[in-house]
Amino acid sequence: MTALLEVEDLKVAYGKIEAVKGISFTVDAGEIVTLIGTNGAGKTTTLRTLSGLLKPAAGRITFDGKPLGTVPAHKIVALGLAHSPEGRHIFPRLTITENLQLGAFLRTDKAGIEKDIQRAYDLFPILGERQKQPAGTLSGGEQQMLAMGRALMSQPKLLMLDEPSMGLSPIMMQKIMKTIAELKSEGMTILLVEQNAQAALSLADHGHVMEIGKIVLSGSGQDLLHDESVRKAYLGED
Ligand SMILES: Nc1ncnc2c1ncn2[C@@H]1O[C@H](COP(=O)(O)OP(=O)(O)OP(=O)(O)O)[C@@H](O)[C@H]1O
Repeated sequence: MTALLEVEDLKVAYGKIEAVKGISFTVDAGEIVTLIGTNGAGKTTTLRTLSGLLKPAAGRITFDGKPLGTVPAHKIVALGLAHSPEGRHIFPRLTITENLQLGAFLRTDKAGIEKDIQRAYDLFPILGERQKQPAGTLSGGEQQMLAMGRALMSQPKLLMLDEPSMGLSPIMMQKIMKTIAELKSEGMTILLVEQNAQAALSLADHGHVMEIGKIVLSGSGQDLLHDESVRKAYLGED
């Protein structure tokens, strides 16, 4: 089986600073793959490159059989790759419904869009309860739910989530992680970037540990969760 996403020897630089120094990994349809690692490891840069916001300096990205390297961001969404960015970037003055509609900007099937908005409300009932309110009134965790719901509105084949648990209370974090597991059980493919290694590895089929622009360790989520070096460096164990 060919992978849904294949990243080969990807390098990305900001001017002279090489933030991603030649990484390779794949994501198969239906699996959760996670990138973990400390601040500045290059995880966000990787996702931003996959979604077309940054151009690779070298390497190959193949998504659903097509090369992505120079495809612009809006066309990448159309190909089926959606990105829920770090820091959420919702539109605070627009209502929750309007934020969700924006996620469907490439679609013209009104009935389908309406159905998917209802599905976002089923997935995150709080969004349905407050659908007419400005999104800026939502709590941090609820805004994260909206960002995920909005990314799903493009009907992606691959959903990329950047730090969905950042700044959330433990209860809110559990809710978000539960929803990620639910999406996977419905067949969604997910590339998850997380600082919370415990939560991410518990959910993931495969994980990659990034340090200063490189992948230094790869394995199944469970193997990495029990790896001594990962436990010391990322799970706070002595
Ligand atoms: N716009 C930018 N201009 C210059 N350097 C940048 C820029 N964005 C990120 N970097 C640098 O690139 C490196 C990788 O950053 P990146 O944000 O991808 O890491 P990360 O693993 O996602 O960490 P974090 O969790 O803190 O976002 C860091 O050294 C960072 O300072």
